Amino acid sequence: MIEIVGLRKSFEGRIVLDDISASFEKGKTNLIIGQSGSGKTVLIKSIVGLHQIDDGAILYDGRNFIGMNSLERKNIRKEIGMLFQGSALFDYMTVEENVRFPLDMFSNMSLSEKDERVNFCLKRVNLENANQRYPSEISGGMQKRVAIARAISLNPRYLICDEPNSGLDPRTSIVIDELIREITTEYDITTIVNTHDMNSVMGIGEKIIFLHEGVKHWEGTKDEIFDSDNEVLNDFVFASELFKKIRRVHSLAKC
Ligand SMILES: Nc1ncnc2c1ncn2[C@@H]1O[C@H](COP(=O)(O)OP(=O)(O)OP(=O)(O)O)[C@@H](O)[C@H]1O
Repeated sequence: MIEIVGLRKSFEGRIVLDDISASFEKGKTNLIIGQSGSGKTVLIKSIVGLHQIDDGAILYDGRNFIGMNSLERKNIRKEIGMLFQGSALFDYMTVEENVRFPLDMFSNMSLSEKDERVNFCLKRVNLENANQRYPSEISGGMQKRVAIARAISLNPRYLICDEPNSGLDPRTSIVIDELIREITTEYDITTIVNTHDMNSVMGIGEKIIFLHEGVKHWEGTKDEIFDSDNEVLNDFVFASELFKKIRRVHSLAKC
């Protein structure tokens, strides 16, 4: 579990995250949603220590990241798998080398153990037979799968994903969402996904935190979203005609 308590972050005096408290549960896909500029990326960057926060606590299974020295922080970071926007693969490395990279950096595994782990992770994301290809030679969806394989290579306790579906078509987005959800359950990981994709919300939103202008406005599950009377949340979630229709069908089904 990752908990944040009273987290504040400002840039040059402008507050972008204001007193955020939330818990992200183990074995669940926890979503941070909100419109562009609401503070989602700043929040996940703060959680992993890429931003220094002004105030608050960040607890990784009870261990306060903020009070840690650099060695302790480094050890926590080894437990975090990161999936960045746009995959962030190394273009000059093959698929296999990309997945092996964290093992080379942070593990004491032998060469054969690394090979075994790389192949295991690539198999887990249904990407066999692509080991020797370069990122430019595979599709965007395959690149995301390589990035997921790399993110799980060190057997993380935590998986943090920034807009995992950016640049993907709706069908491929669902495949990636499902993969993230399956891996989360299978390995009992605490997963945080930052998204403004409503399909992801409805598909994998086991726990959802809604940010608006740097403030947490709502939290709940994908099912609870339909019954929420939070106007700011409803304006965001049910902005499109399609989702307005889905809500109408949902409320008719309840009658
Ligand atoms: N390094 C920075 N310096 C100054 N302001 C920043 C910095 N990073 C983010 N901000 C500001 O913080 C606010 C929140 O930005 P953030 O990137 O977290 O939004 P977001 O919800 O992730 O948006 P999007 O969905 O478009 O990625 C924005 O007003 C942004 O301009």
